[in-house]
Amino acid sequence: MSPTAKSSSTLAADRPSTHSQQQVPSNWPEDITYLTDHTYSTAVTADQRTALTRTGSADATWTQIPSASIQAPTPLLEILTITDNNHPAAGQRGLFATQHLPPDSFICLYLGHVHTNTMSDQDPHSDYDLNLDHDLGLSVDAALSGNETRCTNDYRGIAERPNAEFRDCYVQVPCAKRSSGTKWERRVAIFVLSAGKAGKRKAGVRAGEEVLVSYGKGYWEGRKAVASLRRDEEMLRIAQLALDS
Ligand SMILES: C[S@@+](CC[C@H](N)C(=O)[O-])C[C@H]1O[C@@H](n2cnc3c(N)ncnc32)[C@H](O)[C@@H]1O
Repeated sequence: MSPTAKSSSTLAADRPSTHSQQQVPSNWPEDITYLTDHTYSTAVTADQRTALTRTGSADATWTQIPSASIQAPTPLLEILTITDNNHPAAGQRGLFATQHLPPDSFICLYLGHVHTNTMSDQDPHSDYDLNLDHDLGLSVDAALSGNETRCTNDYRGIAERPNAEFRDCYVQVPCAKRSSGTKWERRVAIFVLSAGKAGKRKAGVRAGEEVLVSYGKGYWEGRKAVASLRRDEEMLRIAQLALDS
């Protein structure tokens, strides 16, 4: 963990979307831009941006992430290269908890380039593309720029079940038009799974444990289809392994 990570905390409303001086997490891939907030494709319209926002209220039922909980890099996680040859993503990166993460707790925003789902505005082969809003036709791609969460692996072939999941939430961003000077804007973030009715997941994520989500079966079916098209035997093998596990 980087020693100055804690002091790098900034309010979301004060943050620029990218920062040339930004400290990056250890083991961050050199060819990928580290983001502290989303960037937006020029194809995303002002109406789509507005539809992602809400006015805050004390009794809001939607999840608000306080600015103080958002740190970049986050001290809750570290990116490690997987050296265990039995791990299906051996040689790649994975995301690991540096401390105990309780059930239902916020871990980190999934950041990337927000784009429309039109063919001309997306990379159909990206392994890092996540749906932001299906109805608005917006997704977040972390293939070329993102944060720690782009290293989150799928649980298949690694653990019996995921220990975390993607959830919608809102963060405070600057807004000159509102008297408060801020508004709430939608993000997707990784949260620890809830403990469950029977308390089966009450341990949350233990320190040192890999944070694992479910990408969904569709992701692996898509990978399998791309692998077949490309005649990429290794990609096909990994996708099939994930689907079989
Ligand atoms: C979003 S990336 C995850 C981070 C990736 N390991 C890295 O180093 O950048 C998705 C890719 O990671 C690999 N991956 C993730 N979960 C996996 C799993 N359970 N089994 C095999 N490969 C996995 C696959 O190559 C997949 O296309």
